[in-house]
Amino acid sequence: TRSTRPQRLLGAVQKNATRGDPCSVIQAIDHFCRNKEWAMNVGDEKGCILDAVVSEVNPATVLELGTYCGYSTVRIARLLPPDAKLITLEFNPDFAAIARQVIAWAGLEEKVQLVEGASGDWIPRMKEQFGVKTFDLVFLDHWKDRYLPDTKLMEECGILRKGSVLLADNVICPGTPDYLEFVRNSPRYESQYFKSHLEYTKVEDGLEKSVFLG
Ligand SMILES: O=C(NCCNC(=O)c1cc(-c2ccc(F)cc2)cc(O)c1O)c1cc(O)ncn1
Ligand SMILES: [Mg+2]
Repeated sequence: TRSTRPQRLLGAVQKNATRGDPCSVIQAIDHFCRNKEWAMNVGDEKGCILDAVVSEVNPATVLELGTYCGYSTVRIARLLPPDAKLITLEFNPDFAAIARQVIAWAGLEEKVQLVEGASGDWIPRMKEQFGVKTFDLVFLDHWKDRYLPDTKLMEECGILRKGSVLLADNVICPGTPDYLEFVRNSPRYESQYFKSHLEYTKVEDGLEKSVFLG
């Protein structure tokens, strides 16, 4: 049967990127998505904004909601210090299987824990399951109608601390209107919009950075 797009994306990584070189993995995926087949990675333009926020926060613990093929997982993990931990949640087992191989090709398995399942099920179990008290940085890139309920859940479960940074992809396209309204109007968040474009296109999109004030 015909291969899937994530399988073809992985093939492009294995063909064009150097094992153990995260930057070559990022470049191979961006080249594939720009020249062969569009895919819903955060991409190079928004990826540079992501890089800047990761470098500024310099997190010891990162939670990523929505792994897909592992592109943003590799982008984030390559910037983390040696003993930092990135936990990434993916609901779709086919996406997870590809992401594991992309992360391994980049040589970043030590820093990354990929967990398969629904964010709503796993967020309440982060402390007991992975021994993480709070997350310094959360990257939201999963189902757009889950951003708000999962943010409220993270607050309730106490996995955010004063100063935790939430960075949300796709707040314009496909859009997360209820989430945007919440973080921009809640007294418990300091929010900032980084205008950009939908990955590999000229369509407007952007990242919303929201600092939890405790
Ligand atoms: O689709 C699952 N996750 C990806 C969430 N991400 C997105 O949906 C997403 C979509 C777009 C996008 C934008 C314009 C357009 F025309 C089409 C798609 C861009 C992005 O940057 C995303 O991040 C999924 C499936 C499943 O079965 N189980 C759990 N999750
Ligand atoms: Mg996205």
